[in-house]
Amino acid sequence: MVEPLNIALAGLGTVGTGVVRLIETNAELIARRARRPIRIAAVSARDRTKDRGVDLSRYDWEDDPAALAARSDVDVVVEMVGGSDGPALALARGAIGKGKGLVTANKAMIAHHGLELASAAEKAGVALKFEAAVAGGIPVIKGLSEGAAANAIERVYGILNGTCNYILSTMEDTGRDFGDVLAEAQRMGYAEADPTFDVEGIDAAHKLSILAAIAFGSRLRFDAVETTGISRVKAADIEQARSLGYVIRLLGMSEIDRTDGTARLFQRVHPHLVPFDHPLAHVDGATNAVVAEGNFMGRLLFQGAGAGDGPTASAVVADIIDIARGEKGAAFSMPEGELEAMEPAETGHRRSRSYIRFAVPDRPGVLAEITAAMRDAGVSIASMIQKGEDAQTGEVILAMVTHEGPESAVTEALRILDGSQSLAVRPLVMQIIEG
Ligand SMILES: NC(=O)C1=CN([C@@H]2O[C@H](COP(=O)(O)OP(=O)(O)OC[C@H]3O[C@@H](n4cnc5c(N)ncnc54)[C@H](O)[C@@H]3O)[C@@H](O)[C@H]2O)C=CC1
Ligand SMILES: N[C@@H](CC=O)C(=O)O
Ligand code: NA
Repeated sequence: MVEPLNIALAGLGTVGTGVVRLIETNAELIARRARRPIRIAAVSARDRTKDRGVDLSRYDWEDDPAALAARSDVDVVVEMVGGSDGPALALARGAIGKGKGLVTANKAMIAHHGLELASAAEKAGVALKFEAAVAGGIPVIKGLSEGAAANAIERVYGILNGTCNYILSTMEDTGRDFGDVLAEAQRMGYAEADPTFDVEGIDAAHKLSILAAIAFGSRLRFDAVETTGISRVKAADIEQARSLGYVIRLLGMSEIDRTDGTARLFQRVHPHLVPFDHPLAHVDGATNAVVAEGNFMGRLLFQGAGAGDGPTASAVVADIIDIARGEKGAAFSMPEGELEAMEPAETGHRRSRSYIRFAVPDRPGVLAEITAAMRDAGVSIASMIQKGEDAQTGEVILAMVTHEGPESAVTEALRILDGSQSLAVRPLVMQIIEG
């Protein structure tokens, strides 16, 4: 008789109930693939009485998630509570400290404490796995750390937040309002408990920092991700972008910058203009897509559901199956102590074409002032669109696309314009990704 792998589940929300449902539905198939049954020994969440649409009566209940780590009948703790610190971190440290494997969907915790947890797991000789934490159901961590293991990865980028992608692509298709679409994404279970993590790009930054560490073998640096979200993107930007041949997508982008001869880590989350014929332009809804470029494999594109109960549960259970098979692996694809410390890259020298949107009062001289600032900063304008007056604010939306040039020149032009009476609101800059 093969011994089951005994697991404990902390957190029974979107992801946790998805995991219960998946383990129950595919129990037989999972046992064959894992070469032993997976048995849920105990569960924990905030509210025992809540109807979650799954029968939890056959599992032991713990009010305090930390108690799961102390149970002698548990081999692996699965953390699906969320939050970078608090009960999730206490549970993760407790589980590893007690010699149990840890599976987590929690990118915030891994982005902040992943190195500490990886080191503790190595010392304890247990597995630490977090496939669900990056791009939900897409096996991108496995893809990079196993499938692409032989390559020097040069660049990794993509759509890493399902909520933002759902908002942008729905606004694009329907013209609906930002707040209204965000509420819908929350109802569908895509958004974080605090949706500002989604819309301000923080969630994508968590994921990007994890991906970069795995892709480049660099020490994880969440603090060094330049982060801008989508809260300032207006329906008018989506319209202007469309008329210029682009869609707007929130992209995370990371590469090794060797401009000054030293390897430095470039990490940025920012809304971008993506040309219609680029593969990322067709990634809609809560779908994520990650592109990785390696020196022998070329370009790989991973695409699939980045959020939601089923896909995220699929990634969590895949990690559990790995552990049941005895595969420990290294959390960041190599031992924590061997990850290379890299300083953040300077970004001003990066060359790109930019979209710049101004909201300006409709009066003479405004355009001249803006173009003079561009000229003085050395920014060359490729095209410009002026949209009629906004009925509510009386402002005119002026959108420009620049020729390729250093990002520092655009920053300088906006510095010259800073405080000008001609600018009703701070201009919005988005880089254009090339095909
Ligand atoms: N929803 C999604 O599509 C995805 C979520 N994730 C991550 O998975 C984790 C869980 O996310 P969701 O299931 O969406 O969250 P949720 O809010 O639906 O569920 C959280 C669960 O944790 C429990 N919980 C929260 N605070 C607690 C506390 N102090 N003590 C005990 N239990 C507590 C709640 O009762 C609830 O059962 C988060 O780290 C999230 O970032 C990762 C990928 C996708
Ligand atoms: N809130 C996240 C959930 C998955 O990681 C998202 O919207 O992508
Ligand atoms: Na994943």
